[in-house]
Amino acid sequence: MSAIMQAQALSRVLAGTPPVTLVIDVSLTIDPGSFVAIVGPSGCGKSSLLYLLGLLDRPTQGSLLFQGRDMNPLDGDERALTRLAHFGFVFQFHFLLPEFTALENVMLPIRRLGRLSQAQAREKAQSLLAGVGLTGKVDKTPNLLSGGERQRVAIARAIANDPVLVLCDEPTGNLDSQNSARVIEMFRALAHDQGRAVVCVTHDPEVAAAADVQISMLDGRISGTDVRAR
Ligand SMILES: Nc1ncnc2c1ncn2[C@@H]1O[C@H](COP(=O)(O)OP(=O)(O)OP(=O)(O)O)[C@@H](O)[C@H]1O
Repeated sequence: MSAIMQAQALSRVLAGTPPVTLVIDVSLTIDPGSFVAIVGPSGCGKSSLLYLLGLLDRPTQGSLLFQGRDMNPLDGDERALTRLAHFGFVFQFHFLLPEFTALENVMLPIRRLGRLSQAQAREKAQSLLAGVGLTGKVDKTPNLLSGGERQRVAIARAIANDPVLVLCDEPTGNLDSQNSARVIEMFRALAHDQGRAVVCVTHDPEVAAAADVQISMLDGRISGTDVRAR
């Protein structure tokens, strides 16, 4: 089984006087089928690390291999295409486009990648929304959906292009316990049943407890890695 992502001595320092160190010397491996939680106190660098892993930011030192390929030499367009084709993102805020229906929101990344026709994209988006229990809500705009429903649309959108890696930042932060449990179950299924890797930055103990691997951070570094039996 080859790793999806390998970070080797990754650091991110913001230039300035004084410089601000966000991430220091982080090495980790993310395997297919694993559900990883990144935990630690506020300000320890969790989101900064997630942005590096998601190619939303560039390291100042170290390397990042995605499916064995060094990501450092890629230009902005190549990084954007890698994100679109291979990664899915779920944030605390859903970032759905308000003027579009749930179905249209899920169709957007599929159409942007350009591998499916409009009709195929529609069919796929319908099936993804059915998979997250929203069959009857596909034509609703986000303002007509509950918080939990919006986050489920965001998850359907995140997996629209069949990403091998799903990166989440506080995905349950705005949800009640019932909706959180549902979202956690979806992430487990994405990892364990579908073989994707799911990486969640979280303060939610339920998300951390559900993960197979818990990576703890402190002051920009990894302070511990806890691997649990499934
Ligand atoms: N652009 C920036 N300029 C200056 N400081 C920054 C910048 N981005 C992040 N930081 C600082 O870097 C540190 C790490 O931030 P980061 O958001 O990664 O932490 P976090 O562990 O995700 O925190 P939280 O759990 O509160 O979301 C924090 O002290 C933050 O204030």
